[in-house]
Amino acid sequence: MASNTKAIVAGIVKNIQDEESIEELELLAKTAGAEVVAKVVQRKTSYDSAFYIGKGKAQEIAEVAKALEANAVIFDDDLTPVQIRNLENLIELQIIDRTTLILDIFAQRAKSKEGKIQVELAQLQHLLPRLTGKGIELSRFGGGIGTRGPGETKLETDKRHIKRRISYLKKELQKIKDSRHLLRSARKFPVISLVGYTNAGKSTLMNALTNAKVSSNDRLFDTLDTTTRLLILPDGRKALLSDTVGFIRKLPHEIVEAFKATLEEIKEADLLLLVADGSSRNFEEEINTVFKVLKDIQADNKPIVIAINKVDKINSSFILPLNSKNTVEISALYKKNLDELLKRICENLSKTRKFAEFLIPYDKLSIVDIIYQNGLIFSKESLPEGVKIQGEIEEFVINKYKNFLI
Ligand SMILES: Nc1nc2c(ncn2[C@@H]2O[C@H](COP(=O)(O)OP(=O)(O)OP(=O)(O)O)[C@@H](O)[C@H]2O)c(=O)[nH]1
Ligand SMILES: [Mg+2]
Repeated sequence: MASNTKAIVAGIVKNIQDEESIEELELLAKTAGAEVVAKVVQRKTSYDSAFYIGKGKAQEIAEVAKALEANAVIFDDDLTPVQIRNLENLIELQIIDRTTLILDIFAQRAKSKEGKIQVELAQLQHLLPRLTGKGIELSRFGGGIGTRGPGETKLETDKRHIKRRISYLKKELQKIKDSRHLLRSARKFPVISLVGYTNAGKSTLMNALTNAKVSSNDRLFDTLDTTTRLLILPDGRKALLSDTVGFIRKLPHEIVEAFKATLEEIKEADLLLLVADGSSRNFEEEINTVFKVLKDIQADNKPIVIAINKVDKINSSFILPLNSKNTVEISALYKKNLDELLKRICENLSKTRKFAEFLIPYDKLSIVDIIYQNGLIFSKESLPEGVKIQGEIEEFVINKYKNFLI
């Protein structure tokens, strides 16, 4: 559908990062299916409260749009309801902001029930405060970016209906979350979460390490739903490796809010495997974005291993700005240096082991197996009340069975 969208991308440039951000916006627009016919930037130190860009610049966009027969203008930041109304009146085309565009891509990608609910919730929460009194007549645009809901549904634009729908979707998400919580508490192995900027190579690495056969593609936000696979580490330990949605700069709070359940999994991981595209011109900005998001979701205090990916594309004279003992240069695509990466994962994951002493009753003997699988056992003794085990045990197992600690 959006193949009929001819878009102009526009934004304000205050510094080099903004320039990169607008380039990325262009890529996002293409990813959503639009044809980008022009790029308009304004060098300015502040945003205009009425038009976001200056009014003169907005007029210029209107003229360019007419000449190039564009039918939408996509802005690099989120717009206030006032800015949207003013821009719509002046330019007389569909006005799309950065979050609407990202969510449109998400809407096309969402496959799981949870993914679809999360996307629709984020879309509605973004749309609601931006509906003008008359309601945005989305239909006049004949579909296209910002009008798609997940699973081919059309976004509803009636305020009352939207509010009802939002509370319904929140309840549905809660239900899924509750059932997953049960699942998670039943897990036997430590969890490693792949995190990173979109298109860094997380899914490719997941496939290389586990034969997961998840989709990997050279496009932004290819992965939306979380996939988890068993990973066998070189020391024989087992862990669960989990691939999830990528991050992007200016990640809007509606998305963070709606994807809380997904992001919470990252928060509960035992180790983060951060994948960064070492061949990206924006390497530093991207890695900073990832750290910022991790901080926002309070997942920045975990053991972390950083995989600098796509080294096959890097000129060998290039010196990476990151160098620490937790950093490994790899190529997920050509399976280069993955042994070293796994070794690092092992070292850092074992930091989560602590000394513990359990007394497991005889009717709960399956727990003894789980403890064996997740620790280094020093002694095991059969007592009248149960089996006494001592050892260096994974922290998540200790927390899970703390009722049986001595
Ligand atoms: N040259 C090279 N390309 C790679 C490497 N790893 C991944 N790629 C390519 O990078 C692109 C993105 O890879 P994905 O694995 O889909 O990236 P992702 O991080 O899962 O991306 P999203 O799910 O969109 O957030 C694909 O075209 C991969 O083939 C690598 O080591 N070297
Ligand atoms: Mg992916």
